Amino acid sequence: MFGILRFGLRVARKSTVIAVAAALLGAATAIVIPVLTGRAIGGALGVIRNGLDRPYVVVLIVLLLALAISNVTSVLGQTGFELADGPIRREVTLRIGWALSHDPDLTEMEDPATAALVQKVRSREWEISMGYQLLTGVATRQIPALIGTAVTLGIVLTWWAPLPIMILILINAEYLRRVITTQMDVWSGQTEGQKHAAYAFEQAMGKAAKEIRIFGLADYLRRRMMGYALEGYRPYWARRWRDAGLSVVLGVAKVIATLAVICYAAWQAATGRIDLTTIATAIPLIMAMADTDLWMIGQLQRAGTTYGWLEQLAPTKQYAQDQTEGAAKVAAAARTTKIATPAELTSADTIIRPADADTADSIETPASTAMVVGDRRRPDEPATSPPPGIVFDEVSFGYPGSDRLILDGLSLELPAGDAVALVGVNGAGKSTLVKLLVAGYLPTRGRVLVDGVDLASLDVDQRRAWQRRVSPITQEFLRLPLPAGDNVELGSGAVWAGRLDPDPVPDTAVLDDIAQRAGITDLVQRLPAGWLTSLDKTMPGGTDLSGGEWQRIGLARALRAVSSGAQVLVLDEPAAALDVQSEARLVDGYLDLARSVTSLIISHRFSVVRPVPSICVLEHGRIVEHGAHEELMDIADGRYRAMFRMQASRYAEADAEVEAELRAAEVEA
Ligand SMILES: Nc1ncnc2c1ncn2[C@@H]1O[C@H](COP(=O)(O)OP(=O)(O)OP(=O)(O)O)[C@@H](O)[C@H]1O
Repeated sequence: MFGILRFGLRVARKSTVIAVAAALLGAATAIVIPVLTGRAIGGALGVIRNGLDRPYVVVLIVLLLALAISNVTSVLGQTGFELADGPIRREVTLRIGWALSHDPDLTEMEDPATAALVQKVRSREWEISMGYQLLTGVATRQIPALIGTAVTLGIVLTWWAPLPIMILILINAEYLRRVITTQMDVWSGQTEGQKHAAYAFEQAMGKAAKEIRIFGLADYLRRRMMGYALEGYRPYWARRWRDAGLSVVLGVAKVIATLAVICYAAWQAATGRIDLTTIATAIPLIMAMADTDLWMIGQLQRAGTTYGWLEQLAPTKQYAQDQTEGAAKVAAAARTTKIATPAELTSADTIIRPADADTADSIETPASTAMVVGDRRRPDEPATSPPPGIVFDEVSFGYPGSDRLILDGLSLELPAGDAVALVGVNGAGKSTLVKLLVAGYLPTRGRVLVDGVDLASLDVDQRRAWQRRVSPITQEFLRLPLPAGDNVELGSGAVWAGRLDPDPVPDTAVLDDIAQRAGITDLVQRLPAGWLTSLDKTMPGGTDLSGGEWQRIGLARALRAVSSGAQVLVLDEPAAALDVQSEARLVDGYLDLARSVTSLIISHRFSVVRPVPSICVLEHGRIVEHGAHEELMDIADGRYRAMFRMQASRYAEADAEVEAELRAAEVEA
């Protein structure tokens, strides 16, 4: 709980101070008001008999002031919370985002424990903001007020008078804490049934929605969702019935305790043991206590737990340090490079265009002056250096939590500035090799060397810098629900139009050049608002693309990355969704592009890999063959030859069938 308070003080110090101060002042008025009310009532008889005197007027004025302050503190507390709520929510979201993206290593991301932690925090992140509100607004006011009221009642009436009500308040608080914990789990979709129901909903409404309707599965999924939802809520309803019964019992017990204390006070007054002022003070104190309900304890506890998870996922210290260092780096980069800040990146003349490539050498960046190992450049050295040579040296790798080696003593060289193609059957480990190349994983044994430097020797920042030098188009390429321009420009590490501040429409010169080279000029021209068209059908004026069109946008993004400095191009199954014409253009364009970068192309389509001068075959975790197409075809019992022939024979058979049909048609005619 105090973690949330510290968090609030860090993120929204002024608002938190205002909210807490207002709550404490409000708590003080909650004690002062019954005391002054007692005085006012007790002194009323004297005023009737002797007229108004100065002390009585002071009591009345202070009472009125206390009432006014009580109201003002409520408004102030609410204002403090409203002001803090935005920064708190934003910070929670940013911290989750940071936790998911700051580490260049993929190991933790794929760790089931981390995945479960992320899921837990995301499903309950709203509780942190709610917990902050309850802590600064409700608990900080009610708990001191309750303690103060109880102590005052003990002093005014008798020491044990507050005890029966206090005990019942505490029992009720503990009971509500348990109820809230279990009920909120159900509300926030934590039961198995609800997870299944949510999954069924996602299937019916999400990416596969069209397919589901075409296959007539919508009704099945609707019934499945209803069934699971009912099953998910059943324990909640059952609990509510049970809890409702217990709530009545505890409520009645509190009423009886309150009445008992009031009767005791009345009896004391009736027998002349206490005067009018005392009873008039005691009754409002008793009523104030009876009116107090510490229902918020359970929610505060839950919020504290959720905050603890967030802290585990994204520790404050590490996060704050990373933010400070990140900001310093951006500022340093802004001082020394033309291509530094996101704001500047949106301006076309500050982006290194292909035509600027010659002058790019003269651009000084902080990294280029620093990271040199001997006479070799380090992998994290920026764009201005020549493309690197990459060597997989006896690399073995198995995924965390599995004994199976996907790569087993693999050796492979991607010579600097050359293109290499990789083929292999499904599951051979081609995509895994890419993950090692970008240092998303480190080898279990062996080394991945970039210009002779082991990727395992890089620190986190250097690994990030290396990843920025690689432009990968993976099988699950990005389909960003952003303007088409951003989908391409993000290859340069910058956003184009999707900035938060209202920009004038950016210059399209760089993008048009990329579009022409990527062969997507027609595609962009067909979009209703050109580069500004949102590639998301749910947005106003938005549209969706076909699988192949998305893939071509992805390839343009890779091209953009290369034009802005990436020197390693990795295309993993780039032609899977392309038509024949686009595939041919890809192959030509790739070979052209591959002259300026180190590249690796992975494809099951032999028409794509065939023109690449160096082709490697991956099998059983190793490279079993390599050479040019003709060389590999000369190996009598070679794997490449066998796979190539199998694929080619399908086309040959199809060709023969078509020819036979044409002949038959001619004969008939
Ligand atoms: N994150 C992961 N955790 C555990 N095993 C994985 C993971 N990703 C992939 N694998 C396993 O590693 C093996 C190699 O997968 P990989 O994706 O590298 O194959 P691939 O050669 O790219 O296959 P394809 O041609 O089908 O794309 C597969 O058997 C797969 O099940």
